[in-house]
Formats: sequence, structure tokens, C-alpha cells
Amino acid sequence: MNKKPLICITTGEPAGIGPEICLDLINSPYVDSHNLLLIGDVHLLNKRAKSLGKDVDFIIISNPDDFPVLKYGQLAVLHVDCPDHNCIGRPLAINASYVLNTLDIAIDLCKKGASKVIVTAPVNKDVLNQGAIDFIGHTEYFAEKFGVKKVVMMLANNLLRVALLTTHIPLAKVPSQITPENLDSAIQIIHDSFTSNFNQPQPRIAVCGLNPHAGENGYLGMEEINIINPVIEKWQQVGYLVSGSYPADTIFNRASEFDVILAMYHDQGLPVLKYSGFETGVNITLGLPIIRTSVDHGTALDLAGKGLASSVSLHSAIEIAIQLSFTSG
Ligand SMILES: N[C@H](C(=O)O)[C@H](O)COP(=O)(O)O
Repeated sequence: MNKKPLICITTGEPAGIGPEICLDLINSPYVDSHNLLLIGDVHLLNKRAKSLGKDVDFIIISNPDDFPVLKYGQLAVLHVDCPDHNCIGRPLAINASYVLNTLDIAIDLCKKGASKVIVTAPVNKDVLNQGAIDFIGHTEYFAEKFGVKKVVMMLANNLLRVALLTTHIPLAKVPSQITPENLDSAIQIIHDSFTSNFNQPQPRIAVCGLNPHAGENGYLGMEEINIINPVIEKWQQVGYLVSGSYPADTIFNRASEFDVILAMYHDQGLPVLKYSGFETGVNITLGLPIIRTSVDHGTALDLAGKGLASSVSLHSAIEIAIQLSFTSG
């Protein structure tokens, strides 16, 4: 038994690469300083390890208060039953509740105070919707479960930090969500998170326009003039280092001048980030009462079970989560 901080790691969609990238955590530099707890099916993890020739000794944990000191090669698992293990590369609706259970267990551990950090492996949103509930994304799921009205998805790699005003919605619905209230709270959440978790008391936030050329003075769209610029000016008067709105096609070239660039929608910001450094990218949910990070990639069904998947993003997600948990106290 030991009192190291508990890091909950959900192992993700069993058909994808989530379980196998988790096996690489035997080599995590944080195994000695933290209790890394995989939440998933131990038999599935064991089979995946054996089929990939990885020597992992799984220690089942039923109560995280009784977390033992692990030796090299051991990984701690809180076992959750997965109904059908015969699923590599083929997500099954029958396993959807299992995937959600792993998230709910991590959430419960945080709500009980046993942990304040959740790191997630990728899930398959389509199959979760077929088999369980309306699932838009972890970001929205955690917001709902922790009773938070608004959170901000931010992805970061070694070069860039990109936050999103809107997340998993159809492109046609984006303009209706560019509202003063939504933008106001996104800027507030980003500012507060950088102040409290990133040790950055005056974060420099660049805000993208919605339209080409940030609307070109109204000729290419009015959202900048009517909504985005007035909100930026309001926060500037408060003393925040918020600027814009900037044309999204060029502002990323100036990333080094800012701490974070706020994009208006998913595919305005994330392609730039993922192109500039996919492997080390980490997805961070700002505005939750806990630290939540994730890999920046999906389930990669075509790679699953082949031993070809990279665990670099998972290692980065754990590293950033631990850094953030230190600074948040
Ligand atoms: N939008 C994320 C990305 O492209 O990396 C991804 O879908 C994960 O989102 P959640 O963490 O909300 O599941």
C-alpha cells in the first residue's frame, strides 16, 4: 500500500489500439512516483499483451486505497468486464456499455476524492451511440458528469496550443454557437485554466475569426464585427491579453507570439495542430474540476493488434496531466 497520487487511465475502445498502447506504460517514467491505474478488462489486456509478445504482469486492484508498490513489468488494473473480446479492428455495439463503464468508474473515483486525474485512450463514438447512449465526445461527457455547463477542448503539442470554441457539432451549426455568451465563457475558462494550472498569470490568447480573412471588414461575413471583436474588446478592457480576431489561415504562423490560439470550430484549429506534430499531441479539457487529458489520435482500427501503434501521445498525455495536477495543487 502507498500514498502516491492516483492517475486513472481508461483503456478505450477494445477493438482499437487503446489497450495495446496502455501496455507500454510499464516503461512510463511515472510508475515510481504515481499510481498508474488502468481501468479496463484485465483478460483482454492480458490476451493483447500475449499476442504482441509483451511481458506484462497485471496486478488486479479492487480498492485503489490498497495500491501496492509495483515492480518493473507490472501494471495495475481495475478490472471491468468486456463482453466480447473477439473484436480486434471491429468495434462491437455489445461492448459499448463496457467502454462507458470504464469512464464512469474513473469519474466515480475522482468524485470520491481518490484521484483528481483522468487520462483517456480513444473510444469509437459511432459504436458508443449504436450500443449505449448519445455520446458526442469525452469532453462533453465529462462536462455533463461533473455538472459543468461549459468546458473548452484544447490540444497541445511541442509547437502549438489550440483551443476550440465549438467542438463536436456539424459545421452548419457552428455560426449559431458563435455567441457573446459562449465566447465570453471560453475566454474566461482559458484565462482561468492558464492562471491556475499552467502557471501563466497573463496568458496571451489569439482569437480566430470565423470567416475567410476574418470577415474582411464585413464583406465576407459579419460574425467578427457583430460578435467576436466586441467580446475581445471587452476582455481587453478588463486587462486580459486577448487579441484578434485574426484570419485563421495565417495566425498559426505567429503561434510563438501567443500562449494559445482559440479557433472557432474543430476543423479550423485541429488540422494545423495535428499536421504540425501528431505524435506528441495531447487533448486537454479545460474547465473541469479535475485534470483530464487524452491522446490526440483515434482508435486506429487498421493498426490494432499488430504492435504498430505508437504510445508517444499517451505518454505525453500522462506527463501533461501530472504537470497540471502539480500546478493545480
Ligand atoms: N476532437 C478530438 C480530436 O480530434 O482529437 C477527439 O475527437 C477526442 O475528443 P474527446 O476527447 O472529446 O473524446
